[in-house]
Amino acid sequence: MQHAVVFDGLSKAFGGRVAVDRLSLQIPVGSVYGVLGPNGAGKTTSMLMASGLLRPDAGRVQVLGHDVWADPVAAKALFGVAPDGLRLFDSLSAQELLRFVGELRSMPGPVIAERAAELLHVLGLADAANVVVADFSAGMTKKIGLACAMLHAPRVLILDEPFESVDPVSAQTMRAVIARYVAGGGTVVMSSHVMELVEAVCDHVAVIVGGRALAAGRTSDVQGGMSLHERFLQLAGVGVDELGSGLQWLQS
Ligand SMILES: Nc1ncnc2c1ncn2[C@@H]1O[C@H](COP(=O)(O)OP(=O)(O)OP(=O)(O)O)[C@@H](O)[C@H]1O
Repeated sequence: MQHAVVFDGLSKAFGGRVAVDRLSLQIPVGSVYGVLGPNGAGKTTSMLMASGLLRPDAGRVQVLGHDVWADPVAAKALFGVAPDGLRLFDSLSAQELLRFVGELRSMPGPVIAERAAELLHVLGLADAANVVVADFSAGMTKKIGLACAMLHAPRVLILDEPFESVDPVSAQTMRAVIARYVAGGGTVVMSSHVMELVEAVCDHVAVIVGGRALAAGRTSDVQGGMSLHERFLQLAGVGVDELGSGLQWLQS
């Protein structure tokens, strides 16, 4: 099986504290691969390393056979990335931002204009085309981030928390856009906390805890007959039991 993205022993520590610990994942071509994990598990750190935005301490990432750090120009032409929390050039309007991103990718002006109009339309941002991105809501910002990542029709999309702050109608639209993208041969790697969406959208998942993959593979195999939510709680080892007899002072 050909892999679209391979994480090979990726590691990263911040000030001696390990965030990602020898993480290896193999993401099949044409899959929608969900990366799950509790807060602080190392999802964002992994996505940043995979997309060439944060240098790993050890390990490699390959996108369609190109090493993201050793061969960045070839690798970066093949994927689009929508990082979580990194600022866009938000003093531009949505339309200007897409033009800027397209020009960075050396795309011809008419192609940028046509794709930008179509993406803004399908993502429900057409009315905001001339609004400065700094004035966007959190959900609108997620959507313009997705549009920027898709504009050059990459073969792989790396999306960090694409559904965070996105309303259910917009989430449905984004799901349809992602499904269309995958039907056309694309591959998606995304982190998410929204278990129902991951279960509905992702054919493969990895559950990361403490920077290590505790389970990875086809979603149904990882689930092992449980809901993804139950399986996630089991692997992440978190539960209301941890409250014990604490927080007594909250009782009125
Ligand atoms: N720039 C940084 N400097 C220091 N520590 C960092 C930095 N970035 C991440 N960390 C630490 O690395 C660990 C993993 O963080 P990361 O953001 O990758 O987790 P996450 O799984 O994306 O969490 P969340 O679901 O809360 O977004 C955490 O302990 C975090 O505090």
